[in-house]
Amino acid sequence: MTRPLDPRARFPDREALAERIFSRYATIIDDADALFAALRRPLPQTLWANRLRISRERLAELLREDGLASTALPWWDQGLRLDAEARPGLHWGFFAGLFQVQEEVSMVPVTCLDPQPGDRVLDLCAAPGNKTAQIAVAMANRGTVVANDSSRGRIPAIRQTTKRLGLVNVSVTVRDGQGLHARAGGFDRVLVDAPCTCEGTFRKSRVPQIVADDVRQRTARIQQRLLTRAVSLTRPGGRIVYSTCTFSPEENEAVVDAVLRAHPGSLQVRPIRIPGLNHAPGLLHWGDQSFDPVLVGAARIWPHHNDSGGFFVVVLDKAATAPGPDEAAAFFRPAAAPDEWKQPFSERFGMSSAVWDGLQLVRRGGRHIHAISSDHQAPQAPAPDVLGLPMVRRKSLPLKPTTAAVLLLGHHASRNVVDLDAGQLGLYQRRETAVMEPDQLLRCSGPGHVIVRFRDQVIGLGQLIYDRETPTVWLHSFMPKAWGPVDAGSASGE
Ligand SMILES: C[S@@+](CC[C@H](N)C(=O)[O-])C[C@H]1O[C@@H](n2cnc3c(N)ncnc32)[C@H](O)[C@@H]1O
Repeated sequence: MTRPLDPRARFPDREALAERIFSRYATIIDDADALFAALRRPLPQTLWANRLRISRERLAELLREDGLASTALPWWDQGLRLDAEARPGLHWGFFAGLFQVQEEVSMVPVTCLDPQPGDRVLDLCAAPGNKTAQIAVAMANRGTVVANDSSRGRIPAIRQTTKRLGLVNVSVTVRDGQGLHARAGGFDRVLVDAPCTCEGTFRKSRVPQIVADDVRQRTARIQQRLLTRAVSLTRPGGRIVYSTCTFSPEENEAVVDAVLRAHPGSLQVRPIRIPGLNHAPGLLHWGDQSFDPVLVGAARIWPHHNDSGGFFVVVLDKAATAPGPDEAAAFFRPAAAPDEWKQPFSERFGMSSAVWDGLQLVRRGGRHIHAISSDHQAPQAPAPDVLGLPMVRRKSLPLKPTTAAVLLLGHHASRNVVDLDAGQLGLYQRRETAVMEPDQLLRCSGPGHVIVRFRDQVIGLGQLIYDRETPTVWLHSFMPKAWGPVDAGSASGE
């Protein structure tokens, strides 16, 4: 689970590139020596515990038993930091949805958004869904997270994440966020994790780019329109968080300053203070431009502050007296699916009807019956492309639960559960067949689907096949093909 990761070895000219990129910010960097020292170091790996499934402490123990030492992030009680060489995206716990791999500094905006169970939250630029997942877990899998992105090609990444982590309070829309319909709105909280020039990802970027001025200006115009839209979609008294993974003041303070000017008296900057997280204040000047002094409450996080990547974050509280969205929100009403779709969970796995508390089963065409939190309010326009989690394949006999369903509910099973040893885990992950020992079958009632566990954690679905002649019992693996390992060295700030 390790491989060499030394950007200096692969890119000997990185030092010169860093000089060129960061010389632009010479007047606003608080400690240039510390910054360049951080840029030379490989980036630590970070992840957060999916507390719907496991505590940070138990997760750290499981990782340690597999040789992955971690330390707790000082500023967020779900986060863990690992060595730069660690590859947690290849660990079995990742596929079991016990954690999400995410850059430390990218975890900050959702901490500032502070979503609450039952809220209605919009993630305006959501793909690949790291912050969507953070929001959904913070909301205890209740309420509404609308994960929107303009890029259809990036939606599958959101779906894989929600399925692995078992998030039933997320619906996905595909729209240009600059023009999202007013009737979608009335959100309690909106995150604008805007497309940007990504200078903050220097440490993990394979080929860092020098940003042309016209690109910076064009990006800033889109960002301003996205933030303006977010303000109008937020209910009076709600909260907006604007973030980028770039240092450019044109894309950060200047964007927020313009939006503040356009909404006099409607928005208040809430100063960011997170104990244990270091950052610089927002800028009040850049070149010949001056910004609203309230922007001192924004956070500029440089790589040397917390040994991370770079980010800009600002929190805007919308006044209770400010105007809301132009039109009343209209909600999507999915068709309810009959209870017979719950049958494989009760009959084969002995789950009680209580496991469905807080969930509704819905159908919308497609191959699956989906589950969504019962208080979910997806917008009618744009209608969601994806609603909650796929639970059961509609045209399978016997009815086949999905891996997402098994990861979500499997810990409630009282029968047809098998526990694997380490050798069998490897076979299961490679989608190969394993021989079961008699003592592994004590809770099984015969051939058919089984919930597969490793070290007391549900890892997926399998099928028992009985060969009466030999006699042998085989476990056939249903590990999803699409669940490839995460390349934690990818180049975005997500
Ligand atoms: C920085 S990434 C978001 C990362 C994401 N929040 C996460 O944490 O995983 C910016 C995203 O904005 C999307 N995007 C770009 N222009 C957009 C627009 N006009 N409306 C909505 N999304 C847009 C991109 O497709 C990209 O997925």
